[in-house]
Amino acid sequence: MANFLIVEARFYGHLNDMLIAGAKAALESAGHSAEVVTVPGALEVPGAISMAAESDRYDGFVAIGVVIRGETYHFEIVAGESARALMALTMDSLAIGNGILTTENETQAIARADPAQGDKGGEAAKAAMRLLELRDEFA
Ligand SMILES: Nc1c(NC[C@H](O)[C@H](O)[C@H](O)CO)[nH]c(=O)[nH]c1=O
Ligand SMILES: CC(=O)[C@@H](O)COP(=O)(O)O
Repeated sequence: MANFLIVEARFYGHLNDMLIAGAKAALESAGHSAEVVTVPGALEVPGAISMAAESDRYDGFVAIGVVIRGETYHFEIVAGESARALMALTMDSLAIGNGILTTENETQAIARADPAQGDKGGEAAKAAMRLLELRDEFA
């Protein structure tokens, strides 16, 4: 059994609840444990994962959040920089699944957050589990 940390950017609580449900279902059905911590937004998720990784308490990580385009360029920054930073951490051999949705509107987000539809939370958890498997295989 591995211990995973779900780091959620709780910008849209109701959407996160669906994403986290999907992620937890995937992790727990595979026999793993999951803890959840909350940060304000997607830009804080990579930093929180980096800090948590230094503790050696967690085998893998799932990033959860929703970024919905507004009126300004900020969407590109939040969506792009959170993804870029998560990729950089993954390239540093951390087993991370990225379940941060980046959508044009809430309808698109719901369709992807709902475990009975797109289940992107579960998908991100499965990606993290696969990376952890590979890290163990390559060790
Ligand atoms: N607009 C969204 C944000 N923005 C907040 C940033 O992520 C960050 O918390 C702030 O800039 C302070 O550093 N975050 C989301 O997760 N989703 C959004 O739609
Ligand atoms: C993704 C965002 O940062 C967005 O929610 C902010 O909205 P706005 O660009 O209208 O300030």
